[in-house]
Amino acid sequence: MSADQKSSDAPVVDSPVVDLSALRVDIDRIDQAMHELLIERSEIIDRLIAIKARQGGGSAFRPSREADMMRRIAIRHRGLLPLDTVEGIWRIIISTFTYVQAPYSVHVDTAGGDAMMRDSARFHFGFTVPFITHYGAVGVIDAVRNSQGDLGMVRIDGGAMSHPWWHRLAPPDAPKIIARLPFVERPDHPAGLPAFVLSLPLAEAASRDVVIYEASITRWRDALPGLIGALGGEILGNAGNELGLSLLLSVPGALGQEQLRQAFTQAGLTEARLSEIGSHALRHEVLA
Ligand SMILES: O=C(O)C(=O)C[C@]1(C(=O)O)C=C[C@@H](O)C=C1
Repeated sequence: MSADQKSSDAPVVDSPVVDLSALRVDIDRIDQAMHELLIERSEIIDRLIAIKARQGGGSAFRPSREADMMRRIAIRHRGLLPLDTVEGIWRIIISTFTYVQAPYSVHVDTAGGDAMMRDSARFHFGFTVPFITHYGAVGVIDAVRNSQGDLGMVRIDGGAMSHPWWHRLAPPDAPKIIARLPFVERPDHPAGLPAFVLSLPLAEAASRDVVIYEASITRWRDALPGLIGALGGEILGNAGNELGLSLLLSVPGALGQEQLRQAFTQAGLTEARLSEIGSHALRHEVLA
């Protein structure tokens, strides 16, 4: 092979004859194609609106589908662009296309601090979707309950403001937990504060990979975290109520309520009152 042949076989990016303006032509071509694809996506959403209207309309939010899409994006991503950016772009695409189907607002509990909740709401729902703050989870739940399809966001760790807000989700027609944020978890997530998304009960139910319960018990038992943990579950919250204590529990969806009840019986709590208050997709974790 001659020296000439070698240089003509080299990748184009290494060739000294390719200048910046040629690369910019490529960037413009790609930007235009991406924009055209977004326009094409909006035409498909138009058709989707018509089909959903025939099925009865209501909230356009499909949390199980969204969690699945976000998981697939994280798995297939490669290259120079940080996953944070790709995830943020798609969150804005999906949540804004949800908004154009049926406008909604996001009600956010900022009692534990505004900055991290605002970052998470903007990251996951963008700037087109109205952002409404409330001082406490109760205000968020009531706003969602009185809305026509708004979403709520409450932090999972209520911190010092802890109050058994989750009890308000127990009545069958009350709002329910439909997703856990962030969809793609990782230690250095730019908007990674663990939060639940709430909505009125949806026509197309949320994924039931993980089911969330309120458990009302008369008193704390030290064996509980171990017994719930052995079932693959977790106690996420714990606050006083009129019976004694109200726990916020996350357990695998495959677990029957009877198995969960047995864990309480084993801990010496035979009268635990369990109410299902929502569910969400399997958590997806990306290692840093
Ligand atoms: O798949 C749907 O049902 C849609 O409405 C589309 C779409 C999207 O933009 O991809 C928007 C909202 C849903 O929450 C899920 C996905």
